[in-house]
Amino acid sequence: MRTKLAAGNWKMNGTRAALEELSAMATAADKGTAEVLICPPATLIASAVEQAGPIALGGQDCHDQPKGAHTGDLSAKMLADAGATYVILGHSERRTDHEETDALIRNKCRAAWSAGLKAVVCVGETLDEFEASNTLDIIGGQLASSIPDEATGHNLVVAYEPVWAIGTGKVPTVQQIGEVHDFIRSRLERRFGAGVGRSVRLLYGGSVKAANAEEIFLTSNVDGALVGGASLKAEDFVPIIDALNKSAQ
Ligand SMILES: O=C(CO)COP(=O)(O)O
Repeated sequence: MRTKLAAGNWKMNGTRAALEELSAMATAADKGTAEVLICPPATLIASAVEQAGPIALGGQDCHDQPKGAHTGDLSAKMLADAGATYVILGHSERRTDHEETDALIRNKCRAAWSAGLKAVVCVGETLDEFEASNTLDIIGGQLASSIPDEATGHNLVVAYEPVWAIGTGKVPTVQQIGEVHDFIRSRLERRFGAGVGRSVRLLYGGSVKAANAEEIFLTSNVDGALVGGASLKAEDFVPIIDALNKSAQ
């Protein structure tokens, strides 16, 4: 059985005052079997460790090199040293804002694994690609090129985030979500073998909120969610954690 994962990506939101939200989230995380992960801005990771309790912490990106002259960047080891156990890689906002390529994301993945971090690799199609029915081709290409050969069920999580669903309130139908997650599962099984392919957790991300979480969590091959806006406040994120725990029963 794959452990369910409720992951929150705070993006560029939050100062130290936001850490108060973690206490209520930690109480919810304590109640069920699902793992809870919060990826706050990197500036907050070290100070979040205390309030986080059972909640795992993650970075939102890392450099592909272990150290060096890269002003403003953070290595995977620095994130781990601050208290992170996960890092999000290849988020569509990084792919767009920083022109990150699949090859760079693959190298970042290796860097994360060298530092002992688990990688949450994001894939997803744009609206144009979705409307042209190219979703599976795009996802297949991103999976093949962004994930290194050394993937295991322990070091890799894949998040399917349609770009057009992020922060828009638009969500694919559960049939569409199921189709893409089944496709990702089959590609992982084909490439890494059934053992690894079946043990990697697959998350859906894009406008997940309490109102739609339950049906998304009952969808084929969905092991949890990567949540943006609705992970910032405990009052929004706790019902999502609860829905995931319910789906695991
Ligand atoms: O990008 C996301 C998480 O990484 C999703 O963001 P929203 O939940 O705000 O749509």
